[in-house]
Amino acid sequence: MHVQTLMMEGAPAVQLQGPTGDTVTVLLRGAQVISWVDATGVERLYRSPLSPLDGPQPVRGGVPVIFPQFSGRGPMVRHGFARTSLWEWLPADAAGAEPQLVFRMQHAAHETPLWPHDCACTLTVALVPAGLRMTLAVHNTGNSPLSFHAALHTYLEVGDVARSTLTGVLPQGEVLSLAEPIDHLFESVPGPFALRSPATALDLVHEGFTDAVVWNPGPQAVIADLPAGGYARFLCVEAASVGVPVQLAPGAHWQGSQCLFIAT
Ligand SMILES: O=P(O)(O)OC[C@H]1O[C@@H](O)[C@H](O)[C@@H](O)[C@@H]1O
Repeated sequence: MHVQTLMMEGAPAVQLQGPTGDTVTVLLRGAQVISWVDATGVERLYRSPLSPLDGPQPVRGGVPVIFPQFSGRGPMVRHGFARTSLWEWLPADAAGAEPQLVFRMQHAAHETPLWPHDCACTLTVALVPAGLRMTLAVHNTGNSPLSFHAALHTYLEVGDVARSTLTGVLPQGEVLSLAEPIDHLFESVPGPFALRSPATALDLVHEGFTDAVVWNPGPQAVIADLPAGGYARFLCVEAASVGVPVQLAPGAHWQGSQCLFIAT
């Protein structure tokens, strides 16, 4: 087990190596998991080579934390402020059976006039046997109720999205083909989901989150920080609470997690 801080292309990051040699790397900006390399040395997350890690734009790849607003569903900056905020790395158990890293972001009401709430968020990133678990927790530290969307916007490396399938988001075990572009919120889907693609086989399990967003822009979309053909390499399967925003009374806590398990 090994933890180190590092500069990754000019961006401060923390890297954790697990007992089997698997490694996860997290940027302090956004507490964004930017790499998850499994025990055989295979990178499981996609990251665009055209997206700088040192800001100021959101990083396209890994696992951006979406909070407190999903996409353009509200008056705030797209996908909320968490993904571009600086998070603090907290001491945590990096030596147990499930070594982990913990990051915290505190938000004060005056910082965001469009979302004037006090809250504290933590993201816990754990290397579990043949998997990665990410847990987002929100504590309402203010005196008024708050309402938010949250998602873990996971960019999975698939090799060729058109030859990928996802089971578990459609009813009755129907298999979702990813041969066409997709941007869809699947509401109230308990999972698990099975992703099968030329580059990966993953089982995705979520708790606390109610929904899943599946996104791939397809070949026609022009996205400045994505190279030509880049769309084919990834599929976003996002554990999300979007359809019905989470409501938190003063002092209350919420948490949602997403686990990525390597299927054998
Ligand atoms: O370009 P952004 O802000 O990172 O968003 C990427 C995509 O994120 C997805 O979650 C949304 O459903 C898409 O509509 C959006 O295009």
